[in-house]
Amino acid sequence: MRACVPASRSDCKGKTVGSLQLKSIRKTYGTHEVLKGIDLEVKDGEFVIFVGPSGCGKSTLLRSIAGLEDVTSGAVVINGRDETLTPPARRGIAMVFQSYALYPHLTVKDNMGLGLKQAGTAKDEIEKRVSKASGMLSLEPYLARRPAELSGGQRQRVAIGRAIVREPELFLFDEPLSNLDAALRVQTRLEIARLHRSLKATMIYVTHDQVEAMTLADKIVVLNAGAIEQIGSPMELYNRPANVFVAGFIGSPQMNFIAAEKVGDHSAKTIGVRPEHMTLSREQGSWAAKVVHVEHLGADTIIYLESDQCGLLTARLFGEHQYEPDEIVYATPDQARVHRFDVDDQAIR
Ligand SMILES: Nc1ncnc2c1ncn2[C@@H]1O[C@H](COP(=O)(O)OP(=O)(O)OP(=O)(O)O)[C@@H](O)[C@H]1O
Repeated sequence: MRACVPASRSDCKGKTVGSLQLKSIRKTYGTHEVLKGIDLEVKDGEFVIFVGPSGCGKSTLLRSIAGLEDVTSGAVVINGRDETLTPPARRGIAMVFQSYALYPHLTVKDNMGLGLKQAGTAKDEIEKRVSKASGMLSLEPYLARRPAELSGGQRQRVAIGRAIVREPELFLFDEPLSNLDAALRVQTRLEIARLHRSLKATMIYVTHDQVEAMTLADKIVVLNAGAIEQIGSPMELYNRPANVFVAGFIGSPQMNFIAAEKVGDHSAKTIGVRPEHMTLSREQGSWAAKVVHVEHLGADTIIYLESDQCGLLTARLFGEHQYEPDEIVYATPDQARVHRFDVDDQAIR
């Protein structure tokens, strides 16, 4: 019996495999160190999302995985192969950009098949893969159209289809939904989730959108100033943030931070309470505060408060609540869900 040697893009059962290891990735532009030694392990089939404030290095990291940026030092290992010096086209990755990057003079069908054609794939194989991907993305009615004749959402589906037909080891997405309007973002987000389930492919995705990160990711990587603050599942990051940065970054509205000594807690520097873990009462409670502003969102009410003891506070109450600006209320945190942080801003467990 012949030993099974995995081909570049498939394991022995013919399934595309896609693990990734980043080893001490550093990237500098001149004297500016944009990535400060990133170590990351992505398993086959995982959906990993990079989040972080603008300029923290998310796109640079994604582009370094793709080979569109040369790293200053460190290694990019795909399926056990060191691909640090491999040109982008030979890394076994496909990238979907915010700007779609479609060829305007080609039809949808030709846009989707172009990469395969350039790689010398047989015509009937291209037909087969384009037909399968267009079926998955409901693009069959548009195959003869050019990009200018499509909506933004349809163009992004073509860009995703172009990635699918290549059967890459890794799918990389750079803010793919940010040019779409709110309703289309939700619809396309659901499609990407469904695709991930059916393809069981490894996907790495950059976004600014917390809802995208929380709903799509198996694993979120929180970046800050070129370094990883925490890696975890969405609920781990929400329930057990490692530090003040992650606690403040994940969750909307943002977690309330209160100087611990102001509320009589001398074993922590800061305490954190998520707005949804606070109750309000007109009669009694932990912290007196004045209502500053009320936002009625339909399902929720967001109430902004000013407290002499705690500073600015935000409460998020389920349903509709009639509080008026300038009235005095009492805010009470759910003690079981209070987060505590030490002098180095690290979570106290
Ligand atoms: N070609 C370049 N030359 C010099 N500096 C660059 C270059 N590309 C990116 N940078 C800098 O590297 C840093 C990280 O940029 P990057 O685009 O990776 O951030 P980001 O987290 O993706 O930001 P955003 O969320 O705003 O897209 C920024 O300070 C940026 O100005």
